[in-house]
Amino acid sequence: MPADDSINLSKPGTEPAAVPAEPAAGGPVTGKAGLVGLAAEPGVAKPDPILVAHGITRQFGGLKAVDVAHVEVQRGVITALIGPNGAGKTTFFNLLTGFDTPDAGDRSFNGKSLKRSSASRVARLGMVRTFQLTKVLSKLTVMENMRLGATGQLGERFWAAPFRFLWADQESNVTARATELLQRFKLDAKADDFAGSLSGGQRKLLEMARSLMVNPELVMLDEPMAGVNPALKQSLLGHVKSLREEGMSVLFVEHDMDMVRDISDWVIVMAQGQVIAEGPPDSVMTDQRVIDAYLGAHHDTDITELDLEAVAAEAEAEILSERGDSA
Ligand SMILES: Nc1ncnc2c1ncn2[C@@H]1O[C@H](COP(=O)(O)OP(=O)(O)OP(=O)(O)O)[C@@H](O)[C@H]1O
Repeated sequence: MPADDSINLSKPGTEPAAVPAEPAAGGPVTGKAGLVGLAAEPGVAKPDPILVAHGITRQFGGLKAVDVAHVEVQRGVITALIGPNGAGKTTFFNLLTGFDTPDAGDRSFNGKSLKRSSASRVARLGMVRTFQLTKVLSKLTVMENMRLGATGQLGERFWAAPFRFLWADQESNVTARATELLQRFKLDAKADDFAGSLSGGQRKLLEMARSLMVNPELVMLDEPMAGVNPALKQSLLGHVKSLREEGMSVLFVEHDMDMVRDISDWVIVMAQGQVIAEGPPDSVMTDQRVIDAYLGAHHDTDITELDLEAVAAEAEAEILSERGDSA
């Protein structure tokens, strides 16, 4: 690794966070074992981080959408990124994967700085994010979507990537990989169908399958359960778990708390652009800061403060008026 490409993104006063390419025997504790006994506090250092973000900010006009002081993602585990609407999760995802540029700060992947890295370079290094099926991608077949995944160029830069002619050489490899993945995700029978004809759950499977075309080390899933019917949820959960079993790291944004509780090894919580809590799912979900953040974002009225007598009187009046015998 070139010397100028490695950075120390650790918090002041702590050990360097950069990850050696090949940990020596007795080196960092990878996977779930490395999370055991960690302090559940924002920015806590992980023993074997695959991804480190430090001092990342992104401002839109007067709004600081992202202001993350320090966060690390442990290798080989499933990490959930949760938070109320508008917390900055998607913006942070875009900043991590090179689809947006931070105003300040840096992130490192496998110890390599991603400063000035394009989304395609980030994907080539092994970090990919899923994309929802846009209108354009819906008009392509399932197999065509898979082939596009091989370029690591999906997203805003998709049409700016005139790489079609380069694919000829690799065509058979790409097709073989796509066919294998479509079989694994049980979408092979749909290979020639338009992606737009797939159900919500099948689209999510396609998004996941497409991201695996580049053999990533870290897969970032954007709301994998959104619009998925209960029958397919279990299948999707199984697929996400199998990524971890194959040694990949998974970071996902999700509003479905059942899924978060079910499959995450670690949860990072954002609110108003900042990481306000992190830890194992059970402890995070009972953390008062997290409850306050969600209540603050979703509810104008605290239900415990309602005047129950007044509500009961109002309900009675409504029932009486419907019966036409209001007093
Ligand atoms: N391109 C943009 N221009 C202006 N404001 C933006 C832009 N992108 C995001 N924002 C604002 O930044 C804040 C964070 O948005 P973001 O979409 O990252 O939140 P989120 O946590 O992903 O929300 P959700 O869970 O609803 O998807 C919001 O207030 C949003 O309106």
